[in-house]
Amino acid sequence: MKKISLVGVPMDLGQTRRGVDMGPSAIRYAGVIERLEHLKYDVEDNGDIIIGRAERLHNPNERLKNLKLVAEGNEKLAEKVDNILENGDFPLVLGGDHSIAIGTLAGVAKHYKNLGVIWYDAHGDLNTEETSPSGNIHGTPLAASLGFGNPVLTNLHGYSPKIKPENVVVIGARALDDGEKELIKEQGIKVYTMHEIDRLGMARVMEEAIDYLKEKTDGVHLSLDLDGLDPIDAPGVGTPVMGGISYRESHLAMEMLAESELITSAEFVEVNPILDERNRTAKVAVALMGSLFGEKLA
Ligand SMILES: NC(=[NH2+])NCCC[C@H](N)C(=O)O
Ligand SMILES: [Mn+2]
Ligand SMILES: [Mn+2]
Repeated sequence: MKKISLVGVPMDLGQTRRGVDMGPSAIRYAGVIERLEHLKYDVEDNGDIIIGRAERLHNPNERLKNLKLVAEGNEKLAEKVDNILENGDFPLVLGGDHSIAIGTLAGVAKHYKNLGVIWYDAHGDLNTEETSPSGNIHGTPLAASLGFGNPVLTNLHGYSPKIKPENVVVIGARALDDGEKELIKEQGIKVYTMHEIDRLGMARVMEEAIDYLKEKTDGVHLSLDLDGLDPIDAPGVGTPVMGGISYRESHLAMEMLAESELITSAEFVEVNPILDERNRTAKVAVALMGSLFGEKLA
């Protein structure tokens, strides 16, 4: 069995609500290592990537907030993830805000010809410097990885694009900006919004997503934003959106991914313990990791 190699990324500069930098600690405190070891995995904790501190958060003349520090942190993350795969281990990244997916994917995608991505999220994170309504980089990582946006982000780790639009599946979307909807149409990105999840059910959605990616990819990265879940089940997130995926549906999704044996790297992001209720969202993240790595109910 592969070794799982954990990396924490205490990044909160990709958005404006403080506290998400404590996500990795909250997830560790919720017992991630014990949970995975119980499943007989060898787990290595690499500690946290060092993220620079802004003297003054965000210069008002910059369209993308904290661009330099976000890019620097992501470059370090990309190198780390790259090394983990070089060693033949499974990278499991703990966020931190979703801007860190730029670094994770930069480190992962080098190792595959056709990396697939499952983007489990209330949002598309498909904004660019031009379309972003907020200037928050955590709303841009999927676009950046596809090669759209500021070159400092798209060229991270020395190459672009990291992934192809036909290898991406977005699951759980319910708050897409106009510019994101345009990019989805233009690039033909497969999106299961809450409408499709309600209509088809999670089992069918996951069957379709797995079949879609199985044919054409040689590895699949799971980028799971806890705000993909309903805020009732995962309240500790900075940009909650009502009407999300339930706790049970999320377990089913993870169990089906485990069965498919498709996932080759993963990240769990946007856990903000300051906004949480008794670390519940971190506990949900750890429970979902249990299912993703093969935990069975009986
Ligand atoms: N990873 C996230 N939680 N992203 C939220 C993005 C929200 C909004 N679409 C923006 O670009 O500002
Ligand atoms: Mn989100
Ligand atoms: Mn996100």
